[in-house]
Amino acid sequence: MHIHVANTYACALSRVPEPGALRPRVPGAESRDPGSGIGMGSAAAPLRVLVDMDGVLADFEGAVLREFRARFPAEPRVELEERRGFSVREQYRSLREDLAAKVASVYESPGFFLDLDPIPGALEAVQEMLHMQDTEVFICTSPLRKYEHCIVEKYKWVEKHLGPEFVERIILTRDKTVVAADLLFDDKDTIQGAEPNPSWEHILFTCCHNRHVQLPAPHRRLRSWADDWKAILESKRRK
Ligand SMILES: Cc1cn([C@H]2C[C@H](OP(=O)(O)O)[C@@H](CO)O2)c(=O)[nH]c1=O
Ligand SMILES: [Mg+2]
Repeated sequence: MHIHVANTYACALSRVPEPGALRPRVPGAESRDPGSGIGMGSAAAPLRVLVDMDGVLADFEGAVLREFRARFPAEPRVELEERRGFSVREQYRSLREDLAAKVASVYESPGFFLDLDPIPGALEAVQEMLHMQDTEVFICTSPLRKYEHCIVEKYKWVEKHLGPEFVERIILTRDKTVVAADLLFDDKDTIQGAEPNPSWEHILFTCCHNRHVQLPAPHRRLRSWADDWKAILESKRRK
């Protein structure tokens, strides 16, 4: 089935800070050098990296399609190559009004978030980040509005796939703009909230729904975890 949905949303990615601009140094950051173990590391504050969960660590889109097909085999569906726009529900609605509620029932079901498959290379990449010198990594994720199963299952997913030290690193928020960091890897093309000038640079993580989005310069993408995420981290460090 071929579904053509106009790519109507504006690409209003968050402001990219001036080259070389970093968060202000945190008093005492020198003594928090995580890599040295002797409390006398480099002068700059650690690089703080936020990694989104669905679409970046966990394969939300693949699971929606698989479960929708299993539960509603006779209904039309949107194949991953035909996904456009962040909202699954809106694209299914454009196919047929009542399919919006059907697809939402899939991702609101108990077990949906817990059973998501990891995105290839994601677990290895964040484990590597965790152990990198002068680097802090956090998982920054939004709960569904219908949060009953989603929240606890996101915590369980992190514990199962990444371990208890990453559970300590979960930031659960509907507004990522108020979280201070240097980088945010996220598959949502437009991230807005209360803070008009977030401190992070948004790196758009490529996912089926955003691969057709034209990114205006100087916005950057990470095409997958096989892409050079380390170069992006290095580009944000103080020279
Ligand atoms: C409803 C919906 C949610 N999500 C994800 C994004 C959020 O997680 P995250 O912030 O980890 O990407 C979560 C709640 O909206 O579910 C989608 O990716 N697409 C959707 O259509
Ligand atoms: Mg996401």
